[in-house]
Amino acid sequence: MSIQALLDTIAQHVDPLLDQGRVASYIPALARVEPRQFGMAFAPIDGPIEGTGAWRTPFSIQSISKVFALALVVAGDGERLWSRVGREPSGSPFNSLVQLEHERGIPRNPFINAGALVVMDRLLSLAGDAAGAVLELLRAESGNPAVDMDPEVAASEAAHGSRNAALAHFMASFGNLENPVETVLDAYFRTCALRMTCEDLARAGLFLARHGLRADGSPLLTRSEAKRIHAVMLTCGTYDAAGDFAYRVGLPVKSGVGGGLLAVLPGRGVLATWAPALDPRGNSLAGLEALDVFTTRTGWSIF
Ligand SMILES: NC(=O)CC[C@H](N)C(=O)O
Repeated sequence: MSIQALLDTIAQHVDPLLDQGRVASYIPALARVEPRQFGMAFAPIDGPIEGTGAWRTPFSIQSISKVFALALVVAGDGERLWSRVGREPSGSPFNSLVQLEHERGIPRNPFINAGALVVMDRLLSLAGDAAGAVLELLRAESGNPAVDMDPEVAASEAAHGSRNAALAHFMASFGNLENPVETVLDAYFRTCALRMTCEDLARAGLFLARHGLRADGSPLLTRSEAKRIHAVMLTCGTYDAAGDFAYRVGLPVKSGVGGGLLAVLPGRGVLATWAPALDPRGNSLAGLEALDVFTTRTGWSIF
């Protein structure tokens, strides 16, 4: 079966799941998204991208942006980040506060919100405009200069951001932020508010599948740094569901509460899915099923 036919089959297969789960409701701009939508794209490292369904519809990428921010900090700083952020799965929800107190302000990994705040903090020190640096990377790698932030989502994130503000203040109290809390939160909220399509996202992730090489052939990451980011995605990219994703999909994946998933097939390509209804752990329900079917049918997993 061709990849295009497989993608179309998957879109039909997941259709009944689109009524299950719930769209994120913590901000109005996400709460009003129509749940019956599904898109999926596959970008191979050496051929044309293919997609199905709503693969060209922009959505809020939310925490998927955390992979790109992490890549920029690893590119700039190498191993230094790991004295301020762990790299173990958290086994708790993405916005949990409790672990932080036990672990004295050192977040368990860079993909839970606390860890991503530390990554943004470091990117502010390295790049000045951290959200702008992530946006620039996404535009360059996707080849789409129209990729942008949704100002309504950014404002809503800030207006409903008490939990993230609590995480940031708590870490600041342990001396784990270099920049003012408000500056870090602003960069974090704007990065969560990036809007992209499955097509943009799959292309933008290709530097990971190319073991660190950017679209123009220049290195962003070394091969070993790319491997390490894949490892952190596999173990932490979907929060307390990382075990289930590894079991069912067998690829490094990063999720966002906008319903997107980015999955890397190292050396082969990138899959992006979007289905806004989430399971109770905040990951796209139909997206997980779609990735499961794709890797099961093709046999393309890292295992
Ligand atoms: N998992 C996510 O996508 C969470 C992002 C969301 N904006 C938050 O900070 O809570």
